[in-house]
Amino acid sequence: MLLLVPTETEASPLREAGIPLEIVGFGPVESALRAAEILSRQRPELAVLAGLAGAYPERGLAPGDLVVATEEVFGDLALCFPEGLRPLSRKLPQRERLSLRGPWLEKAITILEKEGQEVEAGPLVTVCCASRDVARARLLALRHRALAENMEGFGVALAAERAGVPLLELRAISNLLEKPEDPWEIEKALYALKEALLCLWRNLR
Ligand SMILES: O=C(O)c1cccc(C(=O)CC[C@H]2O[C@@H](n3cnc4c(=O)[nH]cnc43)[C@H](O)[C@@H]2O)c1
Repeated sequence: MLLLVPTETEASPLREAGIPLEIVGFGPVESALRAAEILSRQRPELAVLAGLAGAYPERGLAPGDLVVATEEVFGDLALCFPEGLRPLSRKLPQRERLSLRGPWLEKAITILEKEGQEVEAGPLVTVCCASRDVARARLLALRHRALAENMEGFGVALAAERAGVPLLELRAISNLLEKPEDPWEIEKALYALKEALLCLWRNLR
């Protein structure tokens, strides 16, 4: 198992746990490029992308809750109108959804639940432009039936697919996207993420 995290913020609580870890960088471009390089060089049996996420409204999620991706959707790969995003022409050679379903996902959910760690599985959206407009957050959530958004998942999932490495994506909710002034609860999210990753590291091998 090779752990991929966006930045040092996520990495530092995990270093002492001894889990093999690489920093892929922040945002969809740098993380995709670095993940492609790392995964094609190391070819681990399983890569786990771990980080923070903003929870979409009406999903019943709270800061510190855990989500695993059943798929990743590139939410900004769209036409941007004042009233919201619309899909690009179907004629374009685009891929905006990647499935992350498979035996590793099932195993991880079983392990976490057995250890008493609740986890919600569902689609996650990757954005370049983080939603600070509740209407946009609602639209993305509805359009993609998604639980939460982040800024690295889609590109890392594409890099993993190309390298032939299975990817599990686990995120802890750091903020809600229900009001523009919703606070960030980074410590709470990082603690939940660390506990879940330690549990996977002990059992998912
Ligand atoms: O300062 C800001 O307004 C701000 C806006 C967007 C993202 C950040 C981060 O520090 C992101 C850190 C990290 O966590 C993921 N993340 C967490 N919450 C969200 C979100 O609401 N929308 C998108 N990404 C989010 C993301 O994957 C980053 O790596 C600060």
